[in-house]
Amino acid sequence: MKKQAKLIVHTGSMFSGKTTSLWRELYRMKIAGYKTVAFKPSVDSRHEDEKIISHDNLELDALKIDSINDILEYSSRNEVDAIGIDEVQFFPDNPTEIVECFLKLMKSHITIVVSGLDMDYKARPFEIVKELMPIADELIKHHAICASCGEDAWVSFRKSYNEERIEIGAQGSYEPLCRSCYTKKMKDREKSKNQISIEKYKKTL
Ligand SMILES: Nc1ncnc2c1ncn2[C@@H]1O[C@H](COP(=O)(O)OP(=O)(O)O)[C@@H](O)[C@H]1O
Ligand SMILES: Cc1cn([C@H]2C[C@H](O)[C@@H](COP(=O)(O)O)O2)c(=O)[nH]c1=O
Ligand SMILES: [Zn+2]
Repeated sequence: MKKQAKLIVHTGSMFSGKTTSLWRELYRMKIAGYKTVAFKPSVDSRHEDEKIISHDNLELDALKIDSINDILEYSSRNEVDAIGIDEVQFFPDNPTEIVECFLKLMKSHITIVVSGLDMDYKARPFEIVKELMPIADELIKHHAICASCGEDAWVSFRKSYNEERIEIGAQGSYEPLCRSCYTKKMKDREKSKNQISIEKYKKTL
């Protein structure tokens, strides 16, 4: 009888080890004789097309796809036992559709290992990860080290003032922070924004 498929979710802030864990999980499955394949969203332009690369420089061959439905298409044409998906929060598909797609894959005995951010730079949950958490067979919340105080990090702080939800980047653009360092930095940022507005206003007088 075929092994029962699982949904394994690796989540947390940036630099917390999600991609490293995805890499390790697929590596172990390959040793166990599983036919594995990894996917990444086409919006993730950080590295060359056909690779997922962790902040530690671990590399995984990957297929770049526009929609989660491309995985169903792929698995209907190829034999596959386990799939890995990096940066799941970037897929444009509606979360319900993604969950349906995952359930179909699992019905076909395909194990799914997902890596994705739980929250954006404003500490707002990414909807798809919120949907996947309760239905996961295994849910692992990883923690980076807070770049300010060395405690466990909670969220990814964006260094730039860009307000778009998606901004591809790494160390230059983000740093992981614990709850209290994040709250303090956001307050300081608000103060400096207000100060800039006051200065601008004064110049118009
Ligand atoms: N502040 C930090 N805390 C923990 N790891 C960090 C930090 N900054 C850089 N790193 C590196 O990031 C690696 C994790 O990378 P990766 O698995 O790609 O994380 P994620 O996919 O969660 O962003 C760590 O093993 C470490 O080498
Ligand atoms: C917090 C946050 C992050 N991003 C981007 C930045 C990176 O390109 C990825 C996360 O990669 P990692 O493997 O988890 O380090 O997401 C974003 O677009 N918006 C955000 O709010
Ligand atoms: Zn801290």
